[in-house]
Amino acid sequence: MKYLKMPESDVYYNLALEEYLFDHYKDEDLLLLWKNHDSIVVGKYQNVYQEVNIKQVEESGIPVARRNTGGGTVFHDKGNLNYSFITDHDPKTFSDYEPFVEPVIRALGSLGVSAEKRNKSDIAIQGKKISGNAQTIKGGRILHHGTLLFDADLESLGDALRPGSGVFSSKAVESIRSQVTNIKDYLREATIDQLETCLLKAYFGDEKPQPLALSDAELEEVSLLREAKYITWEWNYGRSPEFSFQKTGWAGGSKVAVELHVKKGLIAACGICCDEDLEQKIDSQCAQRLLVGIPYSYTAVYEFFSQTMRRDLAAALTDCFF
Ligand SMILES: Nc1ncnc2c1ncn2[C@@H]1O[C@H](COP(=O)(O)OC(=O)CCCC[C@@H]2CCSS2)[C@@H](O)[C@H]1O
Repeated sequence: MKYLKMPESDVYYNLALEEYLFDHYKDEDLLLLWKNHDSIVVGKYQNVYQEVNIKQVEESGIPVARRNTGGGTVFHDKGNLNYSFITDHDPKTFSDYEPFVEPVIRALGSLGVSAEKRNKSDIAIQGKKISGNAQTIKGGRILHHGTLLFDADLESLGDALRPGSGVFSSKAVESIRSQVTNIKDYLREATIDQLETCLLKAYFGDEKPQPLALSDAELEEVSLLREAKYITWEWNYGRSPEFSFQKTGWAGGSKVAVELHVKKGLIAACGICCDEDLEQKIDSQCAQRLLVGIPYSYTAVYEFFSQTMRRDLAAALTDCFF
């Protein structure tokens, strides 16, 4: 049994490292502990557009990353500790979260915090969620990972998980939104480092945890995986299951109704309906045609409209698309 405190804070790198270890370390049980800079992590089968506030994440530059496990969307920052268990998978315990969640609850208990497992995959304190968990199984091995909200900035990151007001229709997995809280609020005094130490103790018991060291060649492979998969728009946005979107909004004093069909993150069909005044300024027939094929991104749609109209009108119209 070995452990690794992942040294980087880049969400794309850390997801690549986790996948690399899951795929290549077949004979060892591993515990990884890791934190990311502000970021949003969506589940493998989710529609990112349905889960995050696209305008906000594009404007603020918060990275959005798709992971390799199912489940919903969570936010990460330096106050959120992630753990990953990589071990053999016992087919009798398919989708059993208990053996992985139990040491985490014990670690919290050793700090004096009483937490409990809730539903299939959450850990909560007094009914408020502090941890979300997800799993994937491959070749007789299991990767189980989870979050721990220690002292995360719940408010500002929570905003990024509130999409605009349009109506989506898709087969994507939807997040189960919960009230969240920080573990720190239930402690008189403790740091996130102490929480890490308690987790190692709960998992390894009296056995001395052995640190895992990766070679330069392995680290190079991780960087390549980050570039080839985790950082790409095709993986993070383009993997969203196809969906339809409808929204009614206002631009230049006119009511606008937008209908979109999006496939692989690209606009595949577009309908814009507005009254005569606005129609003269935007030529909706032409816009509908030209928008097909462009990435469904706030920046791309805004740039499209701002080529032919005033910036404030372009911004208002773009708002009707998200
Ligand atoms: N960091 C964090 N921890 C716990 N709960 C969170 C967090 N961020 C948001 N939320 C709440 O969970 C729901 C989504 O819950 P839902 O149950 O839909 O999804 C999950 O929990 C997925 C957990 C994935 C864990 C991985 C481990 C390493 S990489 S990410 C969201 O709407 C918020 O209400």
